[in-house]
Amino acid sequence: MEKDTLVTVEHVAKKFCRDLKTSLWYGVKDLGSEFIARKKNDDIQLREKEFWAVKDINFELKRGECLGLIGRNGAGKSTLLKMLSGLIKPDKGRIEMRGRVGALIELGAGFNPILTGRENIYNNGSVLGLKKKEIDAVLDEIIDFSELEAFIDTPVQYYSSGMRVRLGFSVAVHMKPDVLILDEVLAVGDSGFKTKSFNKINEVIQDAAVIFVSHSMPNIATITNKILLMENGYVEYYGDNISDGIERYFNLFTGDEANVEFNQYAQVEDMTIHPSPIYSGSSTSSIPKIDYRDPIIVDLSLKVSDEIESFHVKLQITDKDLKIIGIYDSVQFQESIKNNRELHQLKFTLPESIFIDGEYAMSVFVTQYDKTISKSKHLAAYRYWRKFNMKASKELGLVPAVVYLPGITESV
Ligand SMILES: Nc1ncnc2c1ncn2[C@@H]1O[C@H](COP(=O)(O)OP(=O)(O)OP(=O)(O)O)[C@@H](O)[C@H]1O
Repeated sequence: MEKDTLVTVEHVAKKFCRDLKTSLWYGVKDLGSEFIARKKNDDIQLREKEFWAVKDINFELKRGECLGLIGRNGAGKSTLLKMLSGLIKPDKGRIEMRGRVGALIELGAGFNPILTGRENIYNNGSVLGLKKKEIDAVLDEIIDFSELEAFIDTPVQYYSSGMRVRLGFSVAVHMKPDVLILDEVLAVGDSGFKTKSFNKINEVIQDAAVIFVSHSMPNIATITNKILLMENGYVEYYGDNISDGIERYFNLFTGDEANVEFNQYAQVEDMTIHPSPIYSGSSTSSIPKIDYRDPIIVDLSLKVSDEIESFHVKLQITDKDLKIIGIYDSVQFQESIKNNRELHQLKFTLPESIFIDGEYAMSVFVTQYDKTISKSKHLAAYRYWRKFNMKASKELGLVPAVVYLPGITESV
């Protein structure tokens, strides 16, 4: 193993059985044969009703690197994480980890429910090999970061799931891990905590190797410098070309669209992006090309479930690396759209844009304004994915971080 390589994974595979009864029977048989003679793990074959949940995974991670582990539901990400953190044993291959491994892979995993938050911090610290003195030194920081001062002497069984994640995350990042394993942790908790955690991960990456599982491509694009894309247990892509990895992830969904989030209240039937016909005529390619002087026109057909009285639509433009660079929100320009019809046909016109040359993508969020908290909630949100190319003038300079786009919404 090279000096600063902290994680080496070679030909790792894990099989599961589709049927519980058969799985129990195989379990008993395996125990017996393990007792009599150790089978070489390369010889292991699938038996009836078994399948490879993870197959032939190879990667290496050095200090300072962050691997984004992505893939559709059921691709094998959690199984791989469980093997990396030692919760389950691979059937084939070899995993080598150097140094202290901090992991937050399951809600509340690693906590003893009858012990208090404070006692659990000491417990976890000693499992990670820290001396009492070392834990004393970071205790206040852990409590402070988790924002759980008032509850730190309450048994963890009375914590909400969000509180458990906050404590688990805070423990994992403050115990000076050499390897940090994180499963979708940022998806839980309020947005303030998410931002704080995200910044903390960025800080930890400087001195550790981080493995980060997420379905949020903007998060992946922001912090990772390597991607492992899994599909049906296999590696679909492994490398350091982040935008390529993300692109391949999106391509796993039918064509160029992906419905990924909260689709229970709204359904996008169709979305087309095109330049204004007045200026450019319609585009013949499947990826529309837009001149920077032209308005971007978006036609949207969507259905919103009856229980939603009114809604608004947010269009989010991301660049090739999935960083958000432009947002248009219909609520800034008009009242919420009344949900008084079965199919809404909406037209958005975003005037001349300030994007530089390149490929962009647009996501749609159908959003509801919640008066009780004076905030928009993505409870009716739906993400739809469409690419477009921007042809910009050479004189265009740098694009500001995120622009709030003006525009108009029409019901047609
Ligand atoms: N204990 C188990 N017994 C049998 N099958 C299992 C077991 N655990 C996971 N699987 C199966 O293994 C496959 C991989 O599951 P895994 O949870 O690793 O996917 P994932 O990529 O983490 O998915 P998600 O994004 O939904 O969390 C799935 O088909 C799943 O049903």
